[in-house]
Amino acid sequence: MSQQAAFPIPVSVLTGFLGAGKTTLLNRLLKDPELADTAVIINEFGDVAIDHLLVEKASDGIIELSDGCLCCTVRGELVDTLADLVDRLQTGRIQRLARVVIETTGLADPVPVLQSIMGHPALIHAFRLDGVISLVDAVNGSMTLDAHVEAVKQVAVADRIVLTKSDLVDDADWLDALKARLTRINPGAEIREVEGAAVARLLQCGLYDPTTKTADVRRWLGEAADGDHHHHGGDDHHHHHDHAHRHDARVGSFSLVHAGALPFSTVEMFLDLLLSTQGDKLLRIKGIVELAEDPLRPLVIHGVQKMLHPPARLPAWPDEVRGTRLVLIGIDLPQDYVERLFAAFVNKPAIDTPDREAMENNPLAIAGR
Ligand SMILES: Nc1nc2c(ncn2[C@@H]2O[C@H](COP(=O)(O)OP(=O)(O)OP(=O)(O)O)[C@@H](O)[C@H]2O)c(=O)[nH]1
Repeated sequence: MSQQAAFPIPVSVLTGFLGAGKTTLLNRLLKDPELADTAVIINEFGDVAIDHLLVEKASDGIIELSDGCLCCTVRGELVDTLADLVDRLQTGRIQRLARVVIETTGLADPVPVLQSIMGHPALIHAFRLDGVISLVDAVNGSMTLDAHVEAVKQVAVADRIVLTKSDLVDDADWLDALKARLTRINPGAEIREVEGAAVARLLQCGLYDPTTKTADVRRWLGEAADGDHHHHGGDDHHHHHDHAHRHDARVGSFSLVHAGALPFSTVEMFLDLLLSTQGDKLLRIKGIVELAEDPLRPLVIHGVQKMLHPPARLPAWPDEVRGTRLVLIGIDLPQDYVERLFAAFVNKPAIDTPDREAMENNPLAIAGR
């Protein structure tokens, strides 16, 4: 067993539509000494031109590069590849693995990829989803968003949006309009330009800041850019009457906030009901909870559709703000229903909350249904 195997290993998911510049970025990534001990998994179908990345080809599908990076192309199950990486670490065939970067195929809906990382029992303790980075082509991005709802989803689930090819755009208004549109789709994600940015920095967009080893909750929840998520996307956009942007209007983000501590059972029941009734429409949920049982160590909530990461705890509050803040990103997610559901749970003392079994067995008992 390698002493360097610090589980859970952070996983970054790199998405972006066809030609957005994913391979170009991966090429830079594999040359960056800061990103040694990174495994790159290219989750593509068909032929992928990664040969130019490769230094040394191994017989078993995973290619070990001279600087310690690993590279492989997955045509089958992504989870098998991830499980294989764990196995290699545990048997000492890989000495170190600091990070995994998964490039998703350009046409794909990234949500199933995220789910397969979070939802697989064998992987759940070995890996944690660190961040989703979505590349958007500054030249074609707007047209791609009009044409493909998958591209809108890729933007919506991102922790960070990286603009590529802005060097090819002279028109500052064009760039500003694209940025404004991306912000409407996903107000919480920071937008950066790929040009001139250090690749390692571009990847670092999860909860934990690897340099300080502390949690950057504000950035993670998108509060640095905009503290108020109410009514972004969705309704905001309706009055534009822009049919070309019809996909954008389905995607929206909002926050649920509660001051004061909540019993764990309340949080659990709320999340159970939220995921069972709205899981398909919930692209991501991220948040932090003040627990009545242990108010000094905030609970971290992180989920994709019906899947939640195993609950993690922070050792302390990162700043003076306490209470519960959940950020939800959804597609056709009924904000009003979710807000009422949340209110129904948090505004009652735990003792009064209905018996969970009774609520699950009786859909009529669910507020707003
Ligand atoms: N000028 C410019 N060209 C770029 C930039 N990023 C990528 N390109 C070019 O855009 C083309 C597509 O880039 P790739 O990196 O292959 O894109 P991809 O997202 O991997 O594409 P698929 O694998 O087809 O999904 C290539 O010709 C790149 O050289 C950029 O920031 N500026």
